[in-house]
Amino acid sequence: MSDSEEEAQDRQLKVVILGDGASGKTSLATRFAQEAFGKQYKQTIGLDFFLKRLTLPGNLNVTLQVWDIGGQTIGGKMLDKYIYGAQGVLLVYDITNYQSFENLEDWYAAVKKVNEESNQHPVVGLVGNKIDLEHMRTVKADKHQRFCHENNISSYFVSAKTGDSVFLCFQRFAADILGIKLNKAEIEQSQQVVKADIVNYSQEPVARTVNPPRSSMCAVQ
Ligand SMILES: Nc1nc2c(ncn2[C@@H]2O[C@H](COP(=O)(O)OP(=O)(O)OP(=O)(O)O)[C@@H](O)[C@H]2O)c(=O)[nH]1
Repeated sequence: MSDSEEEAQDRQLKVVILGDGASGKTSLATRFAQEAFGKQYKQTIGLDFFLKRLTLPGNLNVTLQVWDIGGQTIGGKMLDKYIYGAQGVLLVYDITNYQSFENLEDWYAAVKKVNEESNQHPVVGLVGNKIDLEHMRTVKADKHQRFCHENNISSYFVSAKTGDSVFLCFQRFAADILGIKLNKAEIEQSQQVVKADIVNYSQEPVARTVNPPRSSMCAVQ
């Protein structure tokens, strides 16, 4: 076989997503792998798998094997086995749920325990999800940044609902694992346009005598 420059390289990476129940792990994986989102909460029992291919600079094809671990597995016997062999671990919390951020200490402790026992060192990232609910945020961004600095891990803010920064998060994370630096153009290309919901106020049961009528027009860029 020739060493043609066009010959693509293939890599497979195991990425494990951990965090409390309802923080949005399944939604994140589904948004990334299937470009879909479901509003209905369906608890993950055990775990789910997703596969997604992406191409990194240098014609590098990467298949991400995403392990979406159910939030109820914390403290269970199987968690160590799920984490074992991961090249990357994403710790996910919900920015509107302070407890989900605090509990990351426990999830991270489980990761460190497996690392010590197996002498492996996966790349770890912190993901603040649900940034579409910024107005309900209870975890300040500087708390998030402090966690990243103290543990020397990478930082992401995403919305699985709107898709905001989701692809970029996985792309940057895969690049991080492989020691590849993305340039500005590559990052910008991965930032999708976020679609906003158009709210039809005319269907809202508002007391017109108290509140002035509101416009149903909305500019979406
Ligand atoms: N507004 C908003 N809701 C979200 C977002 N991501 C997930 N949700 C909602 O949060 C709920 C929980 O999401 P899941 O993805 O099922 O959470 P999970 O972390 O996989 O939960 P477990 O399976 O119990 O571990 C669902 O109702 C989702 O629709 C987001 O970015 N924004």
